[in-house]
Amino acid sequence: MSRIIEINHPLVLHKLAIIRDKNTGSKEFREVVEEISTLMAYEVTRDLPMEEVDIETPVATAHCKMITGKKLAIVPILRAGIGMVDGMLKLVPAAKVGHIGLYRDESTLQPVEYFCKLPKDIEEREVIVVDPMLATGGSAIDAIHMLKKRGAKSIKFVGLVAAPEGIKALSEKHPDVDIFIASIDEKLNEHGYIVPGLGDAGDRLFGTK
Ligand SMILES: O=P(O)(O)OC[C@H]1O[C@H](OP(=O)(O)OP(=O)(O)O)[C@H](O)[C@@H]1O
Ligand SMILES: O=c1cc[nH]c(=O)[nH]1
Ligand SMILES: [Mg+2]
Repeated sequence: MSRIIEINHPLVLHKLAIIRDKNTGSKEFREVVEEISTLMAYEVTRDLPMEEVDIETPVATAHCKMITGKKLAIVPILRAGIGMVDGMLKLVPAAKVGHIGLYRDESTLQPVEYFCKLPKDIEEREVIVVDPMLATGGSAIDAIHMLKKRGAKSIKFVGLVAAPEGIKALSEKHPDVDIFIASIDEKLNEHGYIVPGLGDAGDRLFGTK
């Protein structure tokens, strides 16, 4: 079964409160989404494999651990996922970046695919799918399905705000995928928006509406 990891660190919660505020404009919204993504990357990379190495300090030999060089790929779900990429890359700058384009049809709430470009060796990479919002879960479920169809084997999902309905649907459809979320909110409303949520993440990031 998926592990559900809610990142309730004070720094994350504080920054999340800033982006929930309807008076926060696009510039600050983008900056703070990037900051939260860096903080979440710290938690998401906690189980990266390590190897023992001996390092010569100016004084003696230190028995150290370093990351084995496991290959990562960050895959944002367009558009809103793009807002999380740079923040993650700050901690894992060598990661490759793939893109999956999906939008949610406003009346059916079903995801519609329009783009997919992934690193060639995606099947060898640890894949981190990023999207600020997990509402019905349809977009994340579809994106992960597209990745698996193209060979990805090890996948994590990272989002900022989720509805319990989305967490349940995603973990049932992809029980092998761990879910990292800054906040699990109350519910979905009748339009499929997360309550209290933060509104439409894509529109708030890019100033469209
Ligand atoms: O869990 P779901 O019910 O599928 O909803 C979540 C999706 O909806 C939003 O994208 P949107 O369709 O607004 O596209 P955008 O990022 O281009 O604005 C959001 O960024 C997720 O991708
Ligand atoms: O609350 C929501 C739900 C889906 N997509 C968003 O951007 N916000
Ligand atoms: Mg949107």
